[in-house]
Amino acid sequence: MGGGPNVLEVDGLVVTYGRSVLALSGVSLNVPRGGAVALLGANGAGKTTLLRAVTGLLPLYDAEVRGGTIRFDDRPVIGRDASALVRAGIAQSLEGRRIFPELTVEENLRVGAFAVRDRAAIPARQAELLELFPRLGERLRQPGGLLSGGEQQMLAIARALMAGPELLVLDEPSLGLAPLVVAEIGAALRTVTDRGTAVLLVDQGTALALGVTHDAHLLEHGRIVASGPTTTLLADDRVREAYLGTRAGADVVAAEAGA
Ligand SMILES: Nc1ncnc2c1ncn2[C@@H]1O[C@H](COP(=O)(O)OP(=O)(O)OP(=O)(O)O)[C@@H](O)[C@H]1O
Repeated sequence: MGGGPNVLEVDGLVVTYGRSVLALSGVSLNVPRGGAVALLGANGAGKTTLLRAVTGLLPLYDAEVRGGTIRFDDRPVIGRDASALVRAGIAQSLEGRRIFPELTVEENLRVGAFAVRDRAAIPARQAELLELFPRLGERLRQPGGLLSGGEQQMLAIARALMAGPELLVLDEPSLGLAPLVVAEIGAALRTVTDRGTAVLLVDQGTALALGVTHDAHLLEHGRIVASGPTTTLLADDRVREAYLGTRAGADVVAAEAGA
């Protein structure tokens, strides 16, 4: 493990798709060790692209880094593939709820531990995650495809955590889920950060960003246009307009911040 204050440092990142579509043009941000940071922005702002860059997935999308650096644990990220980055300590749940529907819940969890060198530690880690997500414990022997949408999202997050990461990267974990389920996921993620795992979160809903992260950045057309404490940023008029689009959205933020 490196010794700096940040587990992740992104500096001046430029990314294009198909050599010409500029998706990120000079993005810089840090995630402190054990910290939790949200990336906000409208559709197409570049949030998913940044997460793909951090997790080594750009080549799958015919995208490439044209400038800047990413460092994880004080080591370069660019050029390392996704599984090497999982082994290094970056776990991700990016593609919605892509669990394996025919595999049981337990088998799905074991898949997440593919890169764990200390195999003897896996049962204890699984037990810890089942405490964090008790609903999964009740369904351990059932196929993942039979779980509800919220339970599948919990399984996707738990599977990523089986790798014992230093950084957990999440794309839209609350998408399409009921507020109560989102609250459950938020509580689990707070425990995760309390135990020292850093989180980089993209989410269109405000509840998880407010409940889990301390700092946030607003992306617009591939650039960061505002940064600050999540509560401050989500109370900002410009952010409301860019991110939520409506006055009604601002009222939602106010209600969630006060809750
Ligand atoms: N596979 C791809 N091929 C070409 N262009 C892409 C691809 N994926 C994303 N882009 C482009 O890159 C830019 C940033 O997209 P990205 O998906 O990162 O934004 P986002 O903020 O995550 O938005 P959303 O919430 O809609 O996913 C957009 O202009 C988008 O059209």
